[in-house]
Amino acid sequence: MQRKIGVIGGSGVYQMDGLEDAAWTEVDTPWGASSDAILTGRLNGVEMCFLPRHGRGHVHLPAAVPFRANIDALKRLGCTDVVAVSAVGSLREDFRPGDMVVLDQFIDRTSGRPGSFFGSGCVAHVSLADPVCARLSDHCEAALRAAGARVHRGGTYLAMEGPQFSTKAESRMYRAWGCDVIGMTAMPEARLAREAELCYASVAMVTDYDCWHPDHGHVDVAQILQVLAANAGTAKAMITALPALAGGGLAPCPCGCDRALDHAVMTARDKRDPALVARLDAVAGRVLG
Ligand SMILES: CSC[C@H]1O[C@H](OP(=O)(O)O)[C@H](O)[C@@H]1O
Ligand SMILES: Nc1ncnc2[nH]cnc12
Repeated sequence: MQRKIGVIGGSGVYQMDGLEDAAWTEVDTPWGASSDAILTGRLNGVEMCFLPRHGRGHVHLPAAVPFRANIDALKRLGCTDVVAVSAVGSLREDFRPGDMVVLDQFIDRTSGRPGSFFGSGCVAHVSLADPVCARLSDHCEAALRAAGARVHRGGTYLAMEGPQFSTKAESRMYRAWGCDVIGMTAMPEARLAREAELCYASVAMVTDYDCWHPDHGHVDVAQILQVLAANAGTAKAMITALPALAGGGLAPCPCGCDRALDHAVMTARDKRDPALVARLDAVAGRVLG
């Protein structure tokens, strides 16, 4: 058995080129429809799945992205690894527009988004202390460096609710909290990927300085699109390099991502809600089955 790599494309990344036997596939999930159909195929001999987070044509607001359906669908298609690509604002001087950040921490300021696959009738608590897979992040870093990108390894992402951008007071507060970048979508995506026992890495492209920087104008969509267009090749080159780096055999994940549920489920077998357990077939069937 080989690894299968999922890619979630963020703002500006709605397509994946170069797949052999490429086909857009609709996946039924117990959590509703995913953001769009999923593009499946092979790249350099490795099975890949690509899902545009906001849908082709950018139709979903950040808060309305069907995060559970997206993660379930990728797991259901057999992905072992998921690389998420996002556009972010920078909260520090030395993270410049066009730079790439291989994230390692998140602070969640979103509200009201369904944030777990589990619930009454099947309660589970996974660790999020290290919310990304270090091995997959290594591969992303190597792929970005090979593509000639300016790369920062490690960074804390502030997930805001949006869709409006931040006020200056919020932006300054997030800087004081030690956050490095800001966006609207990495949460609850990262939480759900952990519950689904996926190796998950999060790669952010800096598009702006949000609104805190005295020497730069306030962020707007035109500026973000311009930076995304100018640097589109970087994300594409990273994705193209991933199969050779991350597409090996199915050895256990050294970080334990693939065993996240080993000691997580609290609800006694005889108290579990059969309907919820059935919905969890793809995500948690390994431990509930
Ligand atoms: C394009 S402006 C803000 C929008 O871009 C980011 O999306 P993604 O994380 O999917 O790349 C940000 O989170 C907002 O959703
Ligand atoms: N400044 C910003 N705030 C929130 N999301 C973003 N995505 C890109 N830039 C952003």
